[in-house]
Amino acid sequence: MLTEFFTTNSMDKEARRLNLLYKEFHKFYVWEYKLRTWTPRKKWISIGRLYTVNPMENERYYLRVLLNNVRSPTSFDNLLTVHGICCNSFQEAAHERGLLHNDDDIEQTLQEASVFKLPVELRRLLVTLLHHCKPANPTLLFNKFYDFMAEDIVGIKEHIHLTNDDILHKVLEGINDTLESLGRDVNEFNLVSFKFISSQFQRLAREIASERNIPIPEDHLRGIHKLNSQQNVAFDMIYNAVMSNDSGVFFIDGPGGTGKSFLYTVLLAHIRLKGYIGLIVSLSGIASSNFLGGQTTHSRFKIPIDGG
Ligand SMILES: Nc1ncnc2c1ncn2[C@@H]1O[C@H](COP(=O)(O)OP(=O)(O)OP(=O)(O)O)[C@@H](O)[C@H]1O
Repeated sequence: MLTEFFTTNSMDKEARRLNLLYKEFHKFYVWEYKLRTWTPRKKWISIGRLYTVNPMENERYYLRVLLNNVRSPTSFDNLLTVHGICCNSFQEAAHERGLLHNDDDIEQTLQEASVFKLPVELRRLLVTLLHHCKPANPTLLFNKFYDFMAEDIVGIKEHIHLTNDDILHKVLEGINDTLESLGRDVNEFNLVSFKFISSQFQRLAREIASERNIPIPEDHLRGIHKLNSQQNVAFDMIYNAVMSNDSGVFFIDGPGGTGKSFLYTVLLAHIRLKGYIGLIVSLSGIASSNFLGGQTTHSRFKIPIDGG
């Protein structure tokens, strides 16, 4: 539908004259499902709307911003082109068109922090701001405060032979580490013009270390003595399958408040005690936050959020 909207804008004189936004197009044109094309509307009134997109979806979000503001676009490249220059991303194009708020508050926060915060703290602060405040131009912020964020890496004696590229990589690595703990990735923010690749081995080692560092509370371990007979049956079955390296799928069901979460907590503690990694995922953030190390399925497995 969208690409046909572009085509109609470039081929159809009337569409060009009307000079419409995508959301207004429905008023004047009808989508012909069979022909997969737009034809001029002859009757009825229709109101169009664009799917809501969460800012966390990045490029999809900025594409929506552009479609809501740019009239009669003829292609994706046309949307990306501002003052004759083709931008690298929809975010950059939206920014160049002045459609995003500016980052004055965020910049001021970083400015103040750069005076008294350690570089590592500044890197973490940038992550917090990237994750929660969705700055309009992260690249600009990164470049502006890069020297402060890199100070500790530049200053360490054993790093004396590091090239500028090595230092940049280390700064990005530090930012990416923190972002990963929030289920994000440094490449989402286009801080640099290339794709940052963290070494697979380091990433794996970090993920394993962070799982192994999840505390195992005493009372979770002691819970094994409290399990009722049905919980005990489930515990033995699952625990033995894990210990004997057998694969298996287990489904635990029961009315609310009958001890399913209690069982998971005890199981998880005993499996982690043996040095195994137990990943807890759920579809909702609230459910996953009931367990130590719990994450949403989307965040853990980097599943894209499909709003379509
Ligand atoms: N064997 C047990 N010994 C002591 N307390 C238990 C036991 N099993 C469950 N509980 C307690 O009962 C309450 C309800 O248990 P839990 O939250 O595990 O139920 P649930 O089946 O997961 O509920 P829901 O489906 O509503 O999430 C909790 O306070 C839990 O600590």
